[in-house]
Amino acid sequence: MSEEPLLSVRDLKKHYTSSRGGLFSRETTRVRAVDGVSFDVYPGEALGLVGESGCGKSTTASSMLRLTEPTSGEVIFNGGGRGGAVRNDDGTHPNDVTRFDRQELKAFRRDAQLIFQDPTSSFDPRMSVGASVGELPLVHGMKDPERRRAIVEDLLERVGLSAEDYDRYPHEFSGGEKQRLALARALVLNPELLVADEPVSALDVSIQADILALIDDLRTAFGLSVLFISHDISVVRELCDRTAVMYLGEIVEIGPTEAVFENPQHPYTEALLSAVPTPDPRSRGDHIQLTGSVPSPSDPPSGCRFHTRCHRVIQPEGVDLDQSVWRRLLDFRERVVAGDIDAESVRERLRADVEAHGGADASTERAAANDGGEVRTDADDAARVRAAYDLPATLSDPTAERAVADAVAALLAGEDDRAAAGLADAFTTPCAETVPEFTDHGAGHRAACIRHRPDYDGFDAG
Ligand SMILES: Nc1ncnc2c1ncn2[C@@H]1O[C@H](COP(=O)(O)OP(=O)(O)OP(=O)(O)O)[C@@H](O)[C@H]1O
Repeated sequence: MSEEPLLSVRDLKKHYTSSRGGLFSRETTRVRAVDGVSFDVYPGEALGLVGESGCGKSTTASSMLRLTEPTSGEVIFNGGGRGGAVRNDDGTHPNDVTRFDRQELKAFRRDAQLIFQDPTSSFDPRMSVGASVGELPLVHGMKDPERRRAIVEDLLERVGLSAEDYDRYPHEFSGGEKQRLALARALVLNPELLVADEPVSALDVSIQADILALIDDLRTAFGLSVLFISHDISVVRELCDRTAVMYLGEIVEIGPTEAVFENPQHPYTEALLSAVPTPDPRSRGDHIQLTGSVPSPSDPPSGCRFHTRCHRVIQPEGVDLDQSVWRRLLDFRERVVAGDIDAESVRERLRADVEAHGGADASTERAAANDGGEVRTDADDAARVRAAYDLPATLSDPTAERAVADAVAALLAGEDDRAAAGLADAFTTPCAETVPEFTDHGAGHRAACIRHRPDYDGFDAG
């Protein structure tokens, strides 16, 4: 797109500092809620921002609107008659919201409006909804009450309510109607940008589609740009021209919605899409099961942040295992290194397994052996541990096999550190070492996955 964006967000970061051990603790952690996101919103377009809960979508919106102060980055807003501005000699930009003074911020807040998930909390229960919607024009200097009333009544009708609703109170409206009221209030100052943060998530499924259709109609009628935030990728598909996918504080893929949905270039996007139920009988419906838990934004994984859960995580030079086995090995490694799997937990699993299968524990079996009974060997124990942790009985790759066998033996011998060190050494992935850069996939479709680097095999999303 060659036209000037209405909004350009560049390398935006918001890190929260919180104390680890309570109010009086000196130990602090830095939560990298938003960690360097960049995107543009063009005039009249709807851009979707999608990702799991906690990935930083709301923080992106609130930092961008300066409802919370961003840690760093630029937010260039070319609306409000500010278009065509060029950078100052010192490199700063006159339209950078992060540098706006009070007056500029007031004007920006008129031009960029926010609606969010729960409209109830944003209406004063003691005020008629007409007065609530008309409050902003009053604050911005529209003194004539009749004119204000006429504008509000017109807006109420445009959002699917009626002029007579003006004198009613918030409790008289349903959730969907309150979201319509929130839209009326957001639009009363004729903004250029609407940020809609999960606007339908709290609503009954039966009315979600109506509200989405309304946002779409209003976008056209008011010539609005919309930044639409949702954890639900199928809702984004309904409404948005372009889609940005966010994971753990970063955007990992962005592009025209059709391209992102039809030809996802990042494994995380693929996984999100695979979770969407489809009525299409031709669809293979392969659900990608993401392993591992979502890492904390206070201690994000090195390299590609998604590598700890990625089903396409790269195998190092010389290793050629079945991809699902490779994923399981890395999961095992992660858990042993993190101390989640240690000698004690292994013994516990072993005991549970022996009991479940009607066997005796090792000491009784060994006693039985002295009486000429059947003996349970270390090899049996190792096999049980491998099965308990979803590891194959043997691996085709001899080096990998040796590393797993050694680690299991070390765990059985109570040597947790040796197990962890051996696995950490043996199983490495380039994805943990290299921060992926964005690669271009045509028509503004970009993704940050190191599989797209020319020195790695191509990525087949199919
Ligand atoms: N005030 C705060 N102090 C510390 N951490 C915060 C604060 N606000 C948000 N976070 C953390 O920042 C991360 C991003 O939160 P954010 O609400 O932006 O995510 P989200 O994608 O919008 O998720 P959700 O849809 O659940 O709101 C989370 O780990 C959250 O716990």
